This record gives sequence, structure tokens and C-alpha cells, in this order.
Amino acid sequence: MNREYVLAINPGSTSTKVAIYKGKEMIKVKKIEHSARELEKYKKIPDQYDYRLNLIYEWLQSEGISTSSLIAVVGRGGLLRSIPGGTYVVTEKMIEDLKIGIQGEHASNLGGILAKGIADGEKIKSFIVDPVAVDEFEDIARISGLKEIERRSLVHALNIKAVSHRRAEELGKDLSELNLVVAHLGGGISVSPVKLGKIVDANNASEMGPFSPERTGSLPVGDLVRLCYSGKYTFDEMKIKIKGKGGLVSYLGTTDGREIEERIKNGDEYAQLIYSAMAYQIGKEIGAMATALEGKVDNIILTGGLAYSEYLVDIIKNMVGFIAEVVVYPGEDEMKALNEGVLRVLKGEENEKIYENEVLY
Ligand SMILES: Nc1ncnc2c1ncn2[C@@H]1O[C@H](COP(=O)(O)OP(=O)(O)O)[C@@H](O)[C@H]1O
Ligand SMILES: CCCC(=O)OP(=O)(O)O
Repeated sequence: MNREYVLAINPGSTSTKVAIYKGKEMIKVKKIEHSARELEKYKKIPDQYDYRLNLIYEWLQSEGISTSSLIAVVGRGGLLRSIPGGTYVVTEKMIEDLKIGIQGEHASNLGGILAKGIADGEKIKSFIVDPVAVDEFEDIARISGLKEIERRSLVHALNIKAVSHRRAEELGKDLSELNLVVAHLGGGISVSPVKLGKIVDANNASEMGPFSPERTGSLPVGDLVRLCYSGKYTFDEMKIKIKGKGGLVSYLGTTDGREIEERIKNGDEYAQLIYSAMAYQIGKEIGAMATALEGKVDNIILTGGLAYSEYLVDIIKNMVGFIAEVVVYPGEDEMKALNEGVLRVLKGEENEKIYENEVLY
């Protein structure tokens, strides 16, 4: 059988998105949903491997796609050791680090493991593209203010790079000629100055920056320490408060922007205050990242699910419009970005990278 398709796999906290591409064309796509009850059965993220793998095989079968028609498999890359952006071959060393969760647990740690599992059966190559551990920080951005703690680059690199390339194409320029501030506004929020194509700083979507639908972002540090030592919460409970039960859900009991906007329309002033505060914090973070580019910003890009919200976009535009033109790309282009990362390598336009050779630290 002719090998002509790329299978892309994007494991998230509540779903596994899968897609089949022929060249640049998406032939099939599916968001396989996982209930909280199903995922609760697994103690650690890698324990979900067989469960998610079987669902992918079932989907391929239901679509009449044989694995013998695949030319390569690509997964969203996870919390590996810090590495530069690019398309990476999945190696044994990478699998080892993904299984350990070298920089923490994240559903995307399964991306490379699932890709290699399927590819090995066919003796074809597996890849990851621009994982969340992409680190292109300038040294000055790593300094936190306490010697034992370094600021880390944990960022929605895949979508940030994808929308940056999209803007460069629209402007008829090379990304290496542009300075952008990109805000990925999803369940977690990343705000990054993209300087001549590189993500030179970012807030750390898991623990810092603006609060998000399910994360606290940065908190007043003294009060946070006092809460940690109050005896009211365990370490694990505090971790979940910060990532999972923080942000909008902690104030309003929901992560759903549409539901909150309905409440605001119906006169809920508290919902309006909290929702506007999230936009306010996003605006302030964009302003801060614009200063990292010394104000030389060609465009500000808003992307991710929350960028569908005119309510939020209007507040942010009012705050940051004086810096540069604000461009809105709602949703994300992650599946397309995974496929195109592989195509660039298969066509010889870009060299594949080897994880072991690129690790920064
Ligand atoms: N039209 C919309 N208006 C307001 N919020 C929206 C809209 N569409 C999606 N969202 C919100 O976007 C967030 C999810 O964004 P997404 O980029 O899909 O995140 P993730 O991939 O991290 O789950 C949710 O809070 C969701 O409620
Ligand atoms: C760890 C940074 C990337 C991130 O937060 O991804 P999700 O929003 O998919 O959890």
C-alpha cells in the first residue's frame, strides 16, 4: 500500500484530538472525548497510554485508514527538558523523559509516546513539534528574584509559533523580520514576546501571569506562602488550586466563557468584575511583554478559545491598541502545525532535530 498519510495526535486533559493529513490537506479529524471518571482510573499520565492508544486504533479503523498507509506519526510534545523550537524525531531518550515527566505531568507528555508506539509497528518515523518545553528565553528572562528559583519556559509554543508564521505569511514577510506579542488565551494562558521568530520570554502558562479559566496565574507571594502553611491544605490540594481550580472557576464555578457572558448579559455584576479582571490582567501582561521588545512591536496577536469572545477582545484592544495593531486568530491551529512541522522535514525544507543533541539543560 502507498504510504501517503501523516497521523497527528494531540492529547489534552479532557480529549485526544486526532487527524489524518495528505500533504497539507486534512482528510479526517476527530476530537475523542474522555470523561473525568474514565481518566480518574489512571494514577499518572503515562498510565493512560493503552486506553488512548486503543481509542486511536478504533478511530482509524472506523475511518477505514490502515496504519500501513501512514508515512509518519506526529504527536504534541510535552514537558521535556528545555529545548529550542523545531521538529524532533521521537527517540528512546525522549520517551524516557516523557514517561518520567521531567518538568512535570502534562497530557501532552503522551503525544510522543503514542506517536512512537504507532510508528514503530510500521517501522516509520515518529515526531513531535514545538513542545510545551520549547525554551528560547534570553538569559535575562530566566532571573526570578530568588537564586534557588529560575523562571522557566513552559508555553503554548506550538500554537504561538503557528500563528506567528501565519501572520508573517499574511504580511508577506519572513518571521525572522518581525516582532510580535502573542497571547494564547485558552484553559491556560501564555503571553510571549516573539522576537524575530524566537519566544524570548513567557509568563509560564501553568503558574504565572494572568489568571485563566482554570489557573490562578501569579498570586501575591506572601499571602500564598501563608495559605500554604495555614494547615488547611495539603501540597496536592494547593497544586490543584493553582492549576485546575484557580482563576475563573475559583470565583464563578465555571471555566466556560460563554456561560459567564450569559450571566453578565443577565445583569450579574460579580461575573462582570471577575471576567473583566481576567481581561485586565491579560492586557497588563501584553504591555509588559511589549516592553521586553522595547516597544518595537509589529503586531499583537490574540489566539485560543477565549479569543472568540468579543467581550474580552474589546477590553484587551482598548488597553493595548496604542502599542500595535491587534490581530485576532480565534481557536488554535495545533493539528495543522503538527502536520506542517513534519512536512517541512519530509520535504527537506528543515532538518529534523535529535532531542539528546539539543537539550539546553
Ligand atoms: N465563543 C466563546 N466565547 C467565550 N469563551 C469561549 C468561546 N469559545 C471558547 N471559549 C472559552 O475558551 C476556553 C477554551 O479555550 P481552548 O483554546 O479550547 O483551551 P484548551 O485547549 O486549553 O482547553 C474555555 O474557557 C472556553 O469556555
Ligand atoms: C505548560 C504550558 C502549556 C499548557 O498550559 O498547555 P494546556 O493549556 O494544554 O494545558
